[in-house]
Amino acid sequence: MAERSSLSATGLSGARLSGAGVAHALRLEGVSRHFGALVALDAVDLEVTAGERRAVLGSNGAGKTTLFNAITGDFPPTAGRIQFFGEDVTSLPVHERIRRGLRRTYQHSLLFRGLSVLDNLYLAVRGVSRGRYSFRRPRRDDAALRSARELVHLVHLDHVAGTVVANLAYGQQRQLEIGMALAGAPRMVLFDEPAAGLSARERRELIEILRSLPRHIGYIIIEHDLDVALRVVDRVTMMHNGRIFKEGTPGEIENDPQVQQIYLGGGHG
Ligand SMILES: Nc1ncnc2c1ncn2[C@@H]1O[C@H](COP(=O)(O)OP(=O)(O)OP(=O)(O)O)[C@@H](O)[C@H]1O
Repeated sequence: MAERSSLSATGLSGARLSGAGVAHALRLEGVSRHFGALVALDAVDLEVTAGERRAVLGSNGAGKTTLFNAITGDFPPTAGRIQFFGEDVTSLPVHERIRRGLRRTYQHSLLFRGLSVLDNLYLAVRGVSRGRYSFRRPRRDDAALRSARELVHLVHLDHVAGTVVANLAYGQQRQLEIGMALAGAPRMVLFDEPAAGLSARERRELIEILRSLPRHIGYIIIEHDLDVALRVVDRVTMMHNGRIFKEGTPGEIENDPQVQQIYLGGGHG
């Protein structure tokens, strides 16, 4: 798996990180999001370094997805500031954040069900490159097609590259969603509950895929399954009632009584 880091055609080589000269990939200062009277995010401060792998955990309604929406711009914050690699992106639209190397997956699928695995990834690569959404037939040496093939490999779908999405197992569809988010040299990816609905075997595969991603791509993962989350990250951020109340290594978090009470008592079994 080591050689997955030499993904030059995919643009996953890490070159975009060098020279950035910023300590933090992501910095949130006092970020809040209100929905009417409801405070879904309450003055959140968060710093994630380049290449870091972070889990955001918390019970239902803690504000995790709202945090993702604020970072990506799907639902901009009502207060506070967000910097991405040193640049203030607080009021940038979603596509401008994508252009700067931020990606996400959603809890619901955004795949083209009538197309093959390779075609989905090809369109994802084309979608984030200059000639957006051209439906001309690719030549065999097309760089985007090469990138798509690398992504197929990265998410362990080589054996079903030609299979139409509708005929994939559920877990394979989730793997493909990860591949879609990795198209076009991301610097940070937000994974929203990638293990939801997976079997035990599919979860093991997911852990392997996440652990073997190129190290320079940082990610933040929301995941209710602690067995997955704590195995694929460097640090963990705990949320409750729209606030961050604890941060630590997976080991520290796993053994923390307050975490056990709030998180495991939150009904996620
Ligand atoms: N679009 C919205 N309109 C109104 N309220 C919302 C909206 N999105 C989220 N909320 C509310 O904000 C709070 C935080 O929700 P959020 O989805 O961020 O929590 P979460 O930690 O992701 O929960 P879960 O684990 O269930 O996905 C909840 O009370 C939720 O009902």
